[in-house]
Amino acid sequence: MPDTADQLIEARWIVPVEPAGVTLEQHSVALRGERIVAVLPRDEARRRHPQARVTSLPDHVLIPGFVNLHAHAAMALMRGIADDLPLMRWLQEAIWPIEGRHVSPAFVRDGTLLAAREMLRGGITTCNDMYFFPDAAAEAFDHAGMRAVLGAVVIDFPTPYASDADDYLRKGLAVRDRWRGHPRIGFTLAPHAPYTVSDDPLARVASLAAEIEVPIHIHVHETAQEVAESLARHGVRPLARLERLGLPGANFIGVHAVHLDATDIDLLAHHGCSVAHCPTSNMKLASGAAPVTALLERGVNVGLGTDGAASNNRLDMFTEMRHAALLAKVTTLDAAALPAHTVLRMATQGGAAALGMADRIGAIVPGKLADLCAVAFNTPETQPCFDPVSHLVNVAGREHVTHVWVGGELKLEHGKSLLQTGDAELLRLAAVWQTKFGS
Ligand SMILES: CSC[C@H]1O[C@@H](n2cnc3c(O)ncnc32)[C@H](O)[C@@H]1O
Ligand SMILES: [Zn+2]
Repeated sequence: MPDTADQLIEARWIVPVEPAGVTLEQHSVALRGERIVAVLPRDEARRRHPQARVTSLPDHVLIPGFVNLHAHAAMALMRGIADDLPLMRWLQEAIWPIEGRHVSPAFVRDGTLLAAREMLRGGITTCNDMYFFPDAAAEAFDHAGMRAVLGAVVIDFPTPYASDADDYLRKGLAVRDRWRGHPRIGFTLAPHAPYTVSDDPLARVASLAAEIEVPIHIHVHETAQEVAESLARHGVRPLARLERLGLPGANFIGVHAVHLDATDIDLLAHHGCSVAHCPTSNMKLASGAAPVTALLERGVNVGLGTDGAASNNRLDMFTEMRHAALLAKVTTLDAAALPAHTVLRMATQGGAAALGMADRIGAIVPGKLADLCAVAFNTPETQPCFDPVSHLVNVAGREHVTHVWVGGELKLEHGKSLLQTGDAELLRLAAVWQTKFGS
């Protein structure tokens, strides 16, 4: 039988995200291998699939795994190293000097493993990453059994990873070739930002991305200073300059997109771009608040990202959802702005669509991969529960996540990590790097 299930996950509530706004009660998700084969009433599922292994989640809501649409995973090792600075001082006075001294394949592998553990604990099953030594990051994500999209980074200045734009691109493409065909690892081209990458490499990124059919992942319009400096240096706003160079398109993921005027929003909508909204990072670095409601009204696809742990300082999509909802309400003075279903859609399907992966992940739909997250509402602080989707955004935290599956494989069970690398080893690695930063 083509739809025979080998696994049933039955839950008090299932929020499939697609179709939008639906909450199913006492249903099951039937899996065969890595894929979802059906979503059906619990009793019918047991009748139809008597041989399937059953996971029973009687007080839980089952949702698609979160898609973290923007991260620098390895920066988990720099959590809290430079608080209370605005973006450019944070980068120039603190972060870039530390990266210049310390980033290496070992740093990226260890940091990404620590981040993957944290992300899986909070129900994040896919991470869109941008960092040096993406080969080492891919190894760590693969080891953790997570889905990840690695950026082939480009930046004008030399770092321990590469010497110039040509070198960054050559190395990035070699990493892509090495991981091509891997079931859980994908690639983007990731020029750091308009203010750190000059016209020639940006134009090469545009043509290369079209040629090899990968997304473009770039920080853009993060601060007012970035926009003002672009006007002074190039005579146009950053997005207009990128448009001149051919970057915006349906494969374009603009990260932050805080300082947008009507022409910028038109441009993003016109080209079918996506935005990675990172509300916590934007608040912490005092960058501002992205006009998410206006973007959504114009049909721009928006996903949510944590950014790195040095500007957040958590890799936690529950916090991002809550901050996104509250920030939208306070900036528009409209209590109806960004309701919970919209925020959950951004954190799952929005990210999947931005990455060109909406056919595989981001919703609990037959045919898609079984990347799933179960959240328990059986504690006093989660009771009573009138609406589980409201609870996910306004009440729950990652501590309420009990089970996480990536491609049908359990990665977290009853809140316990199933990672091959144990927590004691991760704590040891974090301590080793912390000591190195001090010297
Ligand atoms: C080229 S690897 C990524 C590069 O980006 C830096 N970074 C981290 N967070 C941000 C941010 O919010 N805006 C701009 N740049 C950021 C990170 O430290 C790496 O150097
Ligand atoms: Zn970033």
